[in-house]
Amino acid sequence: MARKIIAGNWKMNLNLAQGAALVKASDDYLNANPAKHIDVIVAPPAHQLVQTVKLSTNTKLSVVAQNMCAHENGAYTGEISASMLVDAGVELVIVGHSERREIFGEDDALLEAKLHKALEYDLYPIFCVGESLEQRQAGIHFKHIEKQLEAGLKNFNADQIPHIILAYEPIWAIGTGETASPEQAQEMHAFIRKFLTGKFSATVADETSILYGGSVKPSNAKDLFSQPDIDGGLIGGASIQIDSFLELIKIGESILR
Ligand SMILES: O=C(CO)COP(=O)(O)O
Repeated sequence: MARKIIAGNWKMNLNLAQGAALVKASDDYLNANPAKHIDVIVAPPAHQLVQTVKLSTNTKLSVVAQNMCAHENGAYTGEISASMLVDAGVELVIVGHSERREIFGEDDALLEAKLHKALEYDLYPIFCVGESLEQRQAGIHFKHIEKQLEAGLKNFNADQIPHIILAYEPIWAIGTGETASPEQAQEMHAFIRKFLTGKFSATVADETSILYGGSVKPSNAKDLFSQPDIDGGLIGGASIQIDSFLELIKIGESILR
């Protein structure tokens, strides 16, 4: 059975005080309302990683980095390595977010290298895939997702795959207020699970978490999280406000199984 997850990607938002308030509120909430069914994870900007790890006392609350260098160490100004993330107490890392792919030009080969580096250091990657609006309108969205998955996962063996959390984030639904309908999201999640079954096994497909991301908010989370192949959410905008993030944790805990 795949882990069920509510993940907040803060992107380049929140200062130290705002980040501390948000993680403290999440931690207090989980201490007062122990989660039985879900794990909660937050992805602060790099300068807040250490503080966020220290403030996360609840065992169900983990910290995820937003990015990581594929190289071991050395002359890579501005980068942070897998061993540095481990050193900071971070447990997971986002790899292949569409903003990294599009704005920073990260390609399939680089992302594959990052995935391997993360696993080498026992970091759980959250590997993001997603199609553009043009690709969806052209009817090539399934092909595109398959291509991204194939490129990232082709050199892993079946035992490793459940350590990789997948996130389907259609680019047209990110930060636009336009969410994929529960049916559209479910259709793609089922496709991804079928891909995992075909390439690895039914057990691997069953054990691998597939999160949905793209304008998830309290008002649509219930319908999305009720879909059989959606194991939780990777949430941007609604994760940086205390009230809505706590509400999303509450909805996730009540629905995700
Ligand atoms: O990119 C996302 C999470 O990684 C989704 O962002 P929004 O929830 O703001 O659409």
